[in-house]
Amino acid sequence: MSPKRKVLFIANPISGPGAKLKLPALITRHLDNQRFDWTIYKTKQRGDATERAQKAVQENFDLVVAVGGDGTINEVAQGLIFTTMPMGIIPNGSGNGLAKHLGISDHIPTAISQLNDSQTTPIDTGWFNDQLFLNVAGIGFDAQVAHAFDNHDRRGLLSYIWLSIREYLQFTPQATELIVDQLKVKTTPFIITIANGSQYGNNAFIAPHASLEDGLLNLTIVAPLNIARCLTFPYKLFTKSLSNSKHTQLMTAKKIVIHTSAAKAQIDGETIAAQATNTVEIKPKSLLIFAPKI
Ligand SMILES: Nc1ncnc2c1ncn2[C@@H]1O[C@H](COP(=O)(O)OP(=O)(O)OP(=O)(O)O)[C@@H](O)[C@H]1O
Repeated sequence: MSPKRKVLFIANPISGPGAKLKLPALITRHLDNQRFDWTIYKTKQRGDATERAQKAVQENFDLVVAVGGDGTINEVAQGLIFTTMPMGIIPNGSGNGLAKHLGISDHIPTAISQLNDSQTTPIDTGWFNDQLFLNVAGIGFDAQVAHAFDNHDRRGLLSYIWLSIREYLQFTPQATELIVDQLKVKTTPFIITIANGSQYGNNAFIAPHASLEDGLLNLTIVAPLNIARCLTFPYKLFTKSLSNSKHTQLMTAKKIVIHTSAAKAQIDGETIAAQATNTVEIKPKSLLIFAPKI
């Protein structure tokens, strides 16, 4: 029999919309204990997950599993990027966009059992002004909603819907110029999203054709919404049909430069400051992911 794989779970104890996770009991029950030896580390503060993941690379673990929302997954990935240590994911956030793209269940016991039958695959990573994103970065309305969400005390899909309506009423589009590889694009958009994965989370497909393995960024530019399009845009987003919208431009590129007066951006759902000039790049196959077959 081959030796057991040593797994470190890095879990954010404050993430997730619901009741606190009973992780040890769930892992004991659903992970194949004949094949995996495991230990759990609970993060103590922001940034902690990156440090713990970096240390795990020096120790004799075979796999690190991030347990939390997209913020925690991003932090664990920062510690593992460009190494040979694969990252598994147990999604416990509000949107779980990357996990959904990878076919990892939102149901935590199922996501743990999926580890028994996963494989290691290299994926691309996105970089927004040298900050790592795995799933989606954006400027415009999505950054405004991410900022409102950061300052909101409730998590979950309903909070997203409520904040989206509230922020829509206050949103002002900003003039923006992009250089998409060599092509210049001028726009005053509702949303500019630069995607590596295909969805924000909750099956909201902002970049319906995005692949994590194609070495390309997927750019989605959504024009400002009038009242009628407030209904058709979410419909197209959730039915993966944004490519049928004449108000939405979809492009791919290796490098995108964004000149904007917007103050905020979001990367993997966390708000950061946008600069006057922002450079977004892709690093092909730079992170090993342990996930169900994609
Ligand atoms: N022990 C901790 N105390 C406070 N904050 C923490 C702790 N551990 C991690 N964090 C921070 O919590 C933030 C939110 O984490 P995460 O995105 O995983 O959960 P979430 O906000 O519930 O998920 P989602 O954004 O999908 O709703 C991250 O920025 C992370 O750095």
